[in-house]
This record gives sequence, C-alpha cells and structure tokens, in this order.
Amino acid sequence: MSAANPGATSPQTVHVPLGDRSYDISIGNGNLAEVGRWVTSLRKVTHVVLISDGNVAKYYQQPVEDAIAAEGIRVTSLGVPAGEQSKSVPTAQSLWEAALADRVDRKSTVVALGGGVVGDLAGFVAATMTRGLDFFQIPTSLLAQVDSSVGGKVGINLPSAKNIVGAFWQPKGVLIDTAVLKTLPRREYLSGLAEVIKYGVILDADFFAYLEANVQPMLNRDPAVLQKIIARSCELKAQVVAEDETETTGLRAILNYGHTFCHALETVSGYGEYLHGEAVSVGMLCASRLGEKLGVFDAESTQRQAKLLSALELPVATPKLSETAILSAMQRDKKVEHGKLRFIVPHAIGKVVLTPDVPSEMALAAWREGIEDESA
Ligand SMILES: NC(=O)c1ccc[n+]([C@@H]2O[C@H](COP(=O)([O-])OP(=O)(O)OC[C@H]3O[C@@H](n4cnc5c(N)ncnc54)[C@H](O)[C@@H]3O)[C@@H](O)[C@H]2O)c1
Ligand SMILES: O=C(O)C(=O)C[C@@H](O)[C@H](O)[C@H](O)COP(=O)(O)O
Ligand SMILES: [Zn+2]
Repeated sequence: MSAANPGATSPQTVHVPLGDRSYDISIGNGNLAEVGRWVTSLRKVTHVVLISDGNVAKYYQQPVEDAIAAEGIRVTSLGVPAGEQSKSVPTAQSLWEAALADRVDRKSTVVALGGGVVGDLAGFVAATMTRGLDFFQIPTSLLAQVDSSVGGKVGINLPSAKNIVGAFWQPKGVLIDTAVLKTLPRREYLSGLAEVIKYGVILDADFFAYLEANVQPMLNRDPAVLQKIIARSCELKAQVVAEDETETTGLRAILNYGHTFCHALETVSGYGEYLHGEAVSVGMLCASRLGEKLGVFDAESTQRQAKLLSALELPVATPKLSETAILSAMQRDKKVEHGKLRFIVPHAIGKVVLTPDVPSEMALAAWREGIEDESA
C-alpha cells in the first residue's frame, strides 16, 4: 500500500500471450496514479493522444494527464460525447482531424480512458490513423474492465449494424484501477455484470456458481469480489483470444454468446436505449431458449441464468419490436456465413457451441417467447 494512495493494493497481472503482440493486464486498486510510469515502462512514448468522454474526463482526465506529462510526454486530450452514439463515423472523423491538428505522427500513442465506447472508438482511431498507432487501454467501466479492453476488437457502428466497421488492433497494455468504479452510475455497473455472467455460462460452471453465491457483495461492489470477477473474466478472455485472436477457428466466437440477439436489439431499438450489458442479458436468455428448442439445453439452466440476471437487476424480458427488423439486423451479424445465421448455443452452464444452420423461424420463436404476457 502506498502512502499517497491509501487503500492501494499490489496489482495482479493477467498475461495475454499473442507472440509479438503479447501484453499484460494490470489489475489493482489505486494504480491509476502509476499511469505515467506504467506507459513509459512499456514503450518509448513522446506524444500521447488521450481520448475520453465527458463523464470520465470530469473525474480522471486531469490526474492521468498530469501523471503522463510528469514523464516528459506531450499530451493531446480529446473528448467525445458519452454514449453509444459516439461509436460513429462522424465522431471518428472528428478525432482523426483533431489529432492531426495537434501534430499526431507515427510515433504518437493513443490512450483510451473510459468505458467500452471510448475503448472501441479510440482503438479504431489508433488502428487507422497514419495506418496504425500504438494503443493503451485504461478501462473505467466494469464492462470495459471485464471484457472490452481485452482482445483487440475495436470499431464503430453504422446506423444499420453494430460494430460493423473495425479492426483487430491489440493494445500494448491494459491498466485496470478498480477504485474508479466508485463513480460509475449503478445502471452502468449492473450492465457490466451481464458480461461477467456470460463468462460463467460459456466457460466456467464453478465461476457461475460463485456469482450465484455472491449476489449481494456484487451489488455492494465489494472490493475483494470485484477483484475476483474482473481477474477471472480477464483470464478467461485472454485464454480464448490467445487461441483464436481473429475469430477464425470459431473458438473466439463463443465470446459472442447472446450477442446475435443483443446486437439486433441494440440496433433496432436505436443505439443507447438498451445498454450493451442489458441487451446481452436479454440476448443470453434468447440463446438459451434456442438451445432448448434445439434439444441441447434444459429449461432449468435457462431459469438459473434468468434468476441470477434478475437478482442483479438486469432485464430478462424481450421487448416488443418488429420481428422483420430483428431478423434483418441478425442477418447482418458478423458470424453469418454464406447468408446463414450461426448462433452460440449453450449445452450446459460452462459449455457453449457455435451452431450453424439454425432456421430463422426457430431463432425468432426463441426471441418471441421472451416477451412478457401483458395479460398475465
Ligand atoms: N471490444 C470488445 O471486445 C467489446 C466487448 C464488450 C462490449 N463492447 C462495447 O462496449 C460498449 C459498452 O461499454 P460500456 O458499458 O463501458 O459503455 P460506455 O463506454 O458508454 O460507459 C458507460 C457510461 O459510464 C460512464 N463511465 C465510464 N466509466 C466511468 C467511471 N469510472 N465513473 C463515472 N462514469 C463512468 C461513461 O461516460 C458512460 O456514460 C458497447 O459499445 C459495446 O459494443 C466491446
Ligand atoms: O471479444 C469478443 O470477441 C466478443 O465477442 C466480446 C463481446 O462481448 C463484445 O460485445 C464484442 O464487441 C462483440 O463482437 P462482434 O464481433 O460481434 O462485434
Ligand atoms: Zn459484449
């Protein structure tokens, strides 16, 4: 523990082994103050383009800027409006132009300070500006700490399709400070828990049981439980990404559990009405009902997920939206091959399978059956 940061703990490291693109995820409580030394320990950096949104900048931009500048590094701080709407071509263009106006060059480094929106967008700017700049992630939302800052998927949305323009562009390092979660609004915090539950369902039944046993500590943001769920989610994601970095063998696609329905829901309802994790919650239950229809998953396991998601105040009911619009959005999913939908279908808690040739009508029935009966 350091005197300057009361409560600070020694960081835990999760390694992402990717050959010459390998990097470490440093997970601690109070380690944001070390950001300047952390950046310079990993790379020779002379100019940082620090990208954040208004909600995050309010608390953390100045200390991060100061810590980086203290290492003799020039900092260009750029801001975007908070929210999913910023993962867009116009916002990316505004960042390209602002970075250029402040003399970005091929030796500049992009640092994303924020949630998944800032991470995906800043990473996309890093991947494309001058054909590729070094990139660091400092995730500040729970969702970004357990999922989006790791693995190198960066990108933006089009009005008609989520994350459809992007790249695989790995960060050089990920710095996670769990202390910043104190300022995260409750709804955003709960949204992050949906991706944590996803890791239990897709890969680790014991972890799922641990989550079931720790609902109240999770709701209370208990520091020890936070450290555990962040570290375990990062470990599981790192293992998958290490084996299938660019989703070519199909293994990485398991991280997309619930996401075909989720992305269709986010797109059709207009980006931002459902938070990403909320849409993941609804989507995982649709995928579970699909598993039941395919005869590979049992209703009891669907109910276990619904119970845990509800206890964590996440939505479980499918909203009433045009089925034609949902199907057409699902057909733009990046897992579609030769025009055919492919879904990540659970077979048991802890095991999911990439499943081709799912009839659209069956997928829509799994969607429809989640709509709450208003007369009930
Ligand atoms: N690249 C990937 O692998 C991957 C994985 C999962 C999700 N995603 C993407 O991530 C995005 C969702 O990320 P998100 O849930 O972090 O949303 P977000 O980036 O919009 O952040 C959530 C909200 O909380 C605020 N915020 C963040 N940290 C804060 C803090 N410490 N204190 C106060 N306010 C804070 C933000 O300003 C924002 O308003 C979606 O676009 C999703 O598609 C990407
Ligand atoms: O990292 C991955 O791979 C994931 O699928 C993680 C998801 O939680 C995340 O939402 C991701 O952005 C979805 O990827 P996409 O390729 O379907 O856009
Ligand atoms: Zn996701």
